[in-house]
Parts: sequence; structure tokens; C-alpha cells
Amino acid sequence: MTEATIPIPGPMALPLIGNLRDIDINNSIQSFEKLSETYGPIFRLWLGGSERIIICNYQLANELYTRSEFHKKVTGSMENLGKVIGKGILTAYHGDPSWASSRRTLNPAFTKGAIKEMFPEMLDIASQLVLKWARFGGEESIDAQDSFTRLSMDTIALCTMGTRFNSFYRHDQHPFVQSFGAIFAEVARRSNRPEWYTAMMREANRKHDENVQFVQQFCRDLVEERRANPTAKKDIFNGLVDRRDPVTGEQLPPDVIVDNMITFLFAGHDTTSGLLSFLVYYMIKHPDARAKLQEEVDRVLAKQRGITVDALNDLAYTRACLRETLRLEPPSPGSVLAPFIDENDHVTIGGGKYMVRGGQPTVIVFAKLHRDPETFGPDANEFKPERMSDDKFKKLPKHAWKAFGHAPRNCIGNEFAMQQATLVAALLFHTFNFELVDPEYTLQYQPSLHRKAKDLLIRATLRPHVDILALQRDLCT
Ligand code: HEM
Repeated sequence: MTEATIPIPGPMALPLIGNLRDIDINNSIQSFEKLSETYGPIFRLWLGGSERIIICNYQLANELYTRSEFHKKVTGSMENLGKVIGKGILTAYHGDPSWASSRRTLNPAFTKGAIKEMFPEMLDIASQLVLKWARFGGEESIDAQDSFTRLSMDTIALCTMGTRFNSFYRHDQHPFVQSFGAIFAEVARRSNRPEWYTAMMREANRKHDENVQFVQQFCRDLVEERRANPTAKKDIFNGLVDRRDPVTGEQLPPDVIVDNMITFLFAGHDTTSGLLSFLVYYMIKHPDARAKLQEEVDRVLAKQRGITVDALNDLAYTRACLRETLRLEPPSPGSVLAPFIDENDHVTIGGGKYMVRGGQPTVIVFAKLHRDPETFGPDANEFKPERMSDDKFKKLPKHAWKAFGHAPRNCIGNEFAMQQATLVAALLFHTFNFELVDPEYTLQYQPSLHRKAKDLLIRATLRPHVDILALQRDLCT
């Protein structure tokens, strides 16, 4: 430490286990949020064998996002993920030329124009959910997070893998989905415990390897099938299989294709399903906002004679509600950055107050960044979609809202997620009124690498203007 800096506060770390006892290993981000109440906007924790700095306000986050030494650091849960999907773009190390080539190759498949082409597939899966809930009737208790997970899994699988899991037609899960879920639950568990502890868990490790092999082989078979039966579809799967890097002229290698198929499912399904679950929750808790959203959706759908891809552009208030939900409940919980300088060197942050060593991970907690009263005002904790209108959203201070991450490692699926979420929100709020099964329920979170609602049980009642047979006809033609 140099003389000018001051120590970064934090709970005392114990030998071998560091700060393992200070956090819930199933929900570390929430633990970070709680610890910031004691230690303030910056504190340090020893986890998984290294010291991490946790950042919880706008001022410090903005500094890190702006400084040229700081880049995405793949460590902790991301590094463990990388052991499964290491050739996918999410877990690529900073400076990896394979990441740059993959992004150049894949970016065109994720533009707004390209995503519009996948509207029919998105509508197909969304209709399955809407019709299922319509047939249930208003008495059924629905686990919102579970339903939206089925929806987002099936949508991404159809658009990026060309396959159907048919999750709305089965009680259990497709074998791929079962293995997939088990892999990422194990990755989450491994992320905050020391490697020696994981190494001792032989049976869990054997099962994990078996699941990884199964999931990879499943994807390889799909690629072979698409290559044997090419289609002119403008979906992301064809982007993966066919597109060439505009600089090198090369197609993506087979293992890069497979790891990105798994990556898209991992990065896209819990995030989108989290967003939709949280949206429904906030709409139930805020009847004024819900009434405005329903008025907008009813008006636009009446004008466009149903749901079309162009109708989505006119849903400005719905978009604002989605952005405000992402502000308060960011499904992807944070950025991990580090100064890419010599490991024996250091930089200072916070006006020279705090020292960060070369390579030291700093975790920016979105849920705290997004609720900083300095940027969002004294009502930062309140749900107010008006502050996220198209106009106001553009004028937000730079780096104040990072729900889709930070360029160049920002979310490639941003347009995909927003188109899907807007479509689903429009269909749901046009068709149903929602209520909580337990009116006293307040948000709880599932143990997961992403932020997901726990025990969010809802009832969906058809709105008075909806006739179920007409709905069926409209959605199925
Ligand atoms: C509401 C939904 C979503 C949210 C909130 C979200 C959020 C994010 C965030 C914050 C990052 C940066 C992660 C980091 O810094 O390490 C990211 C990266 C990524 N996301 Fe998303 N995401 C969503 C949906 C999707 C979807 C639908 C897909 C794919 C179909 C997707 C694919 C990816 C990929 C591949 C990356 C890594 C990009 C790179 O490093 O080059 N995401 N996402």
C-alpha cells in the first residue's frame, strides 16, 4: 500500500476459507448487497482463493468503466463456467482473438433487423404459454419463474439450435434441460468454495462431467443435422453454422459453435425469464402502471389488428416498464473488471484513495449501481417507469444503467431479449389480469448465477374482452 491510499474495509478473512462464512454461497450477489450496508460503497472479500473488491455506487463504477486499464476479468463463477463453455464468447478471456472473431461472425445475426426475422418463432412459443394459462382459468396457481424459464428456454432453443424442447407439453423437463440445469447449478456451487473442497466431491464431479458430455453431444448432433438438411431460415442457428468471419473469411470451428450454442442458452434463458417474472410482480404491485401498460397494449394491438413485429415499436410505455424492471432487478447481477497491468503493479481509484493491484477482480453490483440516489434521486428504490421513457433513457448519465453490460463485452442478445420480452408482455397484459396467490408476498430470490424470483405464485384471469376460442384462433393462425 502506498502512503496516500487508505485500506479498503471488509469483514475479517479466515485462513483457508477466507470470507466464505460472510456470504450465502448460493446467492453471493445478495450477500454483497447486504454487506454494503455495513461496509459502504467499496469493500473487499477473500473468496475462492483471491481478494475481490466490491463496488456498490455510481461514482466508483463510472470510474472503472471509463478507465482504459480496466477490462472484463474472467474469474470466480465465470471461470468455472469457462471450464464448460470455454470457447463461447461469454467466458472468453480479455484479448482472446477467438472472441473477436466470434463476435465479428455472430454480430450480424443479432442486429435488430435480423432479430425481427425470428418474430414468428418467438410468437409460436409465447402463444403456447398464453393458451396454457388461458385454459387453466383464474383458479390455477402458476409459478411465474418456472413458466417463463420454459418459455425462454424453448424460444432460444428454437432460434439458436433449431430444436424444440416442448416444455409446455411436459411436466418433467426435456433430458437436455435437466442436464443443462444440473451443470449450471454445480458451477454456481463451485464458484465460491475452494478448489480443494470441490476436488473431494468425487461423485458430484463424475455426474457433472457426464452431464457436460451429454449436452455437448446433443449440440453436435443438431449441427450435423442442420448441415445435412440446410434451410434458408434467417435464424441465429444458421448464423452459427454458416456465417464467415468478415476479416478472415473462416467459418466458426465446430467446438466454438457448440460452446456458443450452450452459451446462448445459459446467458439468455434465466435472464429473460427473470425479467418477465419481475415485470409481472411489479405490475401487480403497481396498478397505475399496469393500467397504463394495458391501455397502450390494447390501443396498439387494436390499431395493428393483432400482434405484429411492427406493433412492438409502438409500445413505448411497455419498453419503459421493462427497462425500469431491469434497473431494480437486474437479472445479470454485475460486471467483473480488473486493471490489465503487471501483477506487481497497482492503480488507485476513488480520487487516489484506494489501491487495486494488477489483475485484482473488482465486482460492480448492478442492483446497487442502479439504485444509487445520486443518479436516480431519493426515490431510486421505487418503481417508476416514466423515468425510463425513450427520451429520458437516452439522457441518463453514462454507465448509470448497465443491465446489458459494458461494451465491448456487452450483451449480444440485447435486441433478442427486448423483442421477446416486449412481445410476451404485450400478449400477457392484453389477455390477462394478474394477482398474487399470497397478496402479502414480497420478492425473494432463488439461488442461482442469475437473479431469479423465488416462490412467485400468481393467478392469471382472462380479461373481460377476451374470448378463449377467439384467442386460440388469433394465436394459431
Ligand atoms: C433480459 C435478458 C438479458 C440480460 C439482462 C442480459 C445481460 C447481459 C450482461 C449484463 C452481459 C455482460 C456479462 C459480463 O459482463 O460478463 C451479457 C453478456 C452476454 N449475453 Fe446477455 N442478457 C440477456 C439476454 C441474453 C440473450 C437472450 C442472449 C442470447 C440469445 C444473451 C447472450 C449473451 C452473451 C453471449 C453474452 C457475452 C457477450 C460477450 O462477452 O461478448 N443474453 N448479457
